[in-house]
Amino acid sequence: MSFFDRLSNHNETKLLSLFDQDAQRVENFSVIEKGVYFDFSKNTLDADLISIFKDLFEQRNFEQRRGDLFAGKIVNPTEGRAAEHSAERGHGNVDSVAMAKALHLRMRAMVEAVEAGAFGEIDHLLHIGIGGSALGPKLLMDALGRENEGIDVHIVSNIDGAALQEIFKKIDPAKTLIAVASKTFTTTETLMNTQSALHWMEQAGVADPMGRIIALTAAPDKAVEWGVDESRILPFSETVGGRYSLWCSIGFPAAIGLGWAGFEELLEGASMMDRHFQNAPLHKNAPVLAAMVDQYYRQARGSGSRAVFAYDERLRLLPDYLQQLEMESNGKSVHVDGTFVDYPTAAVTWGGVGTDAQHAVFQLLHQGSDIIPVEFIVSKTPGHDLDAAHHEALLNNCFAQGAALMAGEANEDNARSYAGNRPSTTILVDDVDPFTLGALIAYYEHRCFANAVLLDINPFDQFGVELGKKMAKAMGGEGDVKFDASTQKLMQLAFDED
Ligand SMILES: O=P(O)(O)OC[C@H]1O[C@](O)(CO)[C@@H](O)[C@@H]1O
Repeated sequence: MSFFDRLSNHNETKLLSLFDQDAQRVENFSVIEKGVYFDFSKNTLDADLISIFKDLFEQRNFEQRRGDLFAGKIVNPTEGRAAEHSAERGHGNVDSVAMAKALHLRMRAMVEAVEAGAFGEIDHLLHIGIGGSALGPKLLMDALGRENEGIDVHIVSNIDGAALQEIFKKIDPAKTLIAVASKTFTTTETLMNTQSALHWMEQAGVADPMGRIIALTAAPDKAVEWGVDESRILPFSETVGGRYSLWCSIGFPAAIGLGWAGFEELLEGASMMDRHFQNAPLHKNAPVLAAMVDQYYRQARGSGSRAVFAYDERLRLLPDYLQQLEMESNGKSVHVDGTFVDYPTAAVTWGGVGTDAQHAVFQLLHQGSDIIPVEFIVSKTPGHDLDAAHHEALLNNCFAQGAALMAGEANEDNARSYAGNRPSTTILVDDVDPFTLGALIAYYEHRCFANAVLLDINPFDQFGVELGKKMAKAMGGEGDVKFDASTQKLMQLAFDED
């Protein structure tokens, strides 16, 4: 019987009844690894579904594919590349791990040089990058860099000049270092913002603004062409994908902001998760179980989105980060062999921060017509030293939401009744520290990979972003594209003087 036949023959039991049927359900459907506890028990997983998904993993050659990923083999066939983010954490092909270590040493030397005053007195690091070259550093700094008393880090991505101008108002050009983060060193937004930042420094009378640039890139030759001195380039391997790149030199602002020791702890946390993903049996493997939940709700229940709520201000940028990771990785419509897929692929990832989101979007989660699997992330330790009542209330709210989504509540008045049986996963971490955040991010990366294996798609390319770039260039005069009437009218209204 095919996977889909088995899935449609599967009798879904109500979530609460699953707990009645199995006194060990919580233990059976949870995973704990060094300060990170994953509770999958409030999802419709049972022994039968686990066995259906295990068979699909086997049919998709999961073990071979996971082995290829860690061995640095080509797992991104459309671009003929390996995907070696794990090598940055010490797991992978021996040569790639050695190369990653050597490049980390180079990065560390640069961090120490900045700290030792090699660039004069530096108070600010202006990091310019977009997508994977910004979202990871932003998340890390927002989560972990709040107490940072050294160099302050500002990250700018948008080509809308308002973003850069806002930062210019806050920082002193004479005490600023610019990190230009771009894997390809061709991205329009990043290069235009860098030009404007150089211009801003020149106008302020800073001597040799170009000498204040550090390039973080997998295309060092392009950075040199652009005028960056080779000694100020921190390269990384082309086999590290943009959205998987915070572990290499793209993480430079975090290494500056948190110090080298903090950056290494981040890598250690991810390394712990790499080991877990490689070694834990499938029914106790957190990224694998999460992918089973994702695909159960996507394929069997038609859930078009999944929602992530960080019940912790420090993780408020996690949904933004995950949107790129998950949607750019698995928002595809072709199989690994190039033929079209005839089932839904990645759901939309969205989310926010609790408790705010409860007062804004949770209505739909509780009573809307769609089943949206929810993920809660919460920390045992607060990120502040105000009265403990704040943290107690935060945790109570988080746990209450998961319980309410599942239990529901009947009422004679339909408008006031909650159907319940709505799934959620809760991740409880000991604290939001570099080790734990490293482990969490690596968990999401491997979950993406496990989903891609189940879907039989390539998670490591992103051709879907290219057409829009080409058309924007054509509008700017580089290229010949005939635009539709609606677009022409918009251009005319926006650009014509009268
Ligand atoms: O690091 P780069 O090469 O500037 O690319 C930035 C981002 O742009 C994308 O290529 C999408 O346009 C992402 O995959 C990438 O993270």
